[in-house]
Amino acid sequence: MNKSPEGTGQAPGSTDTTPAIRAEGLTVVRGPRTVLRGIDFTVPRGQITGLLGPSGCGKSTLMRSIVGTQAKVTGTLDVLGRPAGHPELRTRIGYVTQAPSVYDDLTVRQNLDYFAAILAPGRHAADQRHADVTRAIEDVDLTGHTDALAGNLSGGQRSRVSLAVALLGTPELLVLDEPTVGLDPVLRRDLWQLFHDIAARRGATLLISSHVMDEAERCHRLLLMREGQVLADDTPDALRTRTGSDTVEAAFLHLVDEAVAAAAREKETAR
Ligand SMILES: Nc1ncnc2c1ncn2[C@@H]1O[C@H](COP(=O)(O)OP(=O)(O)OP(=O)(O)O)[C@@H](O)[C@H]1O
Repeated sequence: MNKSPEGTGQAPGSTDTTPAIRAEGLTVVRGPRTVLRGIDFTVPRGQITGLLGPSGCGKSTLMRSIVGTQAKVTGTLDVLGRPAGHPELRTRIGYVTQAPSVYDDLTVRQNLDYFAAILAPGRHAADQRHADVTRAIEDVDLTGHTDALAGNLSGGQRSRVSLAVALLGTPELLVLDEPTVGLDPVLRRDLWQLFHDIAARRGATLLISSHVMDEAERCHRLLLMREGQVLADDTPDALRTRTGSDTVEAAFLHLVDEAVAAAAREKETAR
C-alpha cells in the first residue's frame, strides 16, 4: 500500500503551472436541489487528488461538471486551462463512471478496438490503434485476458477494462468515479498502485472519488466534501496535523463536527 505518496505536482517535462482544475463559486442545481453550493478549490497537475465525502454529498455531480456532462452549472470551472465542457477537452480527459462501460459479448481487445476506432477512425490509423489498445491493456494488467469475453471477467477485471478505455487516448486528466467500489483489498491495492504509476510515469492528473477513508491516505491531496460544500482542500498530512488526528477518517469527522457546531451557532445567532 502506498502510504507516502510522492509527487511533484508538475507533469514531467511540463512547464505549465496552472492548476489542472480551478473552481470558484461553483454552483450546480439538479431538479429542485442546489447540489453544489458555491464551492472553491484547485486540483494541481500531476498528482492524485481524492474526492471524499458521504453518499449524496455531490461527488459525482462535481465530476460530471468537470467532464462537461452536467447541466445548470454556474460560477467558474476551468479544466486544463479551458472552461469545463470545451470541445478541445474531449480528447484530453478520461472519465470512468461508476458503472463499467464494457460490452459483455465482446472480448477485452474487441471492447478496446471499438472505442479506439471512435477516437481514431480510418484505415490509416490502424497501426496506431493497435499499439494504443495493446498499451492500455498492459497498463491495467489484463494482457493475460486479452481474448476473454468481458462477460466472463470478474467485477474488478471489468472495472479495469473500463479504466483501459479511459486510458486509450493518453489523457492528461483522469476522472474516476469510485473505481474501487466493491473490490477486494488485493485488487484495490493493485489499482491504487496503477493510479500512482500513471501519475508518476505520465505526469497525468487523477481525480478519484471514494467513500473509503483508508484510500484517502493514498492520495497526494484531498477534497473533503459534505452536503455540497468543500470542508477541506489539503494534503492528508496537513489535515491530520491541523485537526490533531491520527487518521484522515478522524480528521474528516473532526471537520464535520466543527461544521455542524458552526451551523448551530449561526442558527442561534439568527434567532
Ligand atoms: N438526476 C438527478 N436529479 C435530481 N437530483 C439528483 C439527480 N442525481 C443526483 N441528484 C441529487 O444530487 C445529490 C448529489 O448526488 P451525487 O450523485 O453527486 O452524490 P455522490 O456524493 O456522488 O453520492 P454517491 O457517493 O452515493 O455516489 C443527491 O442528493 C442526489 O439526490
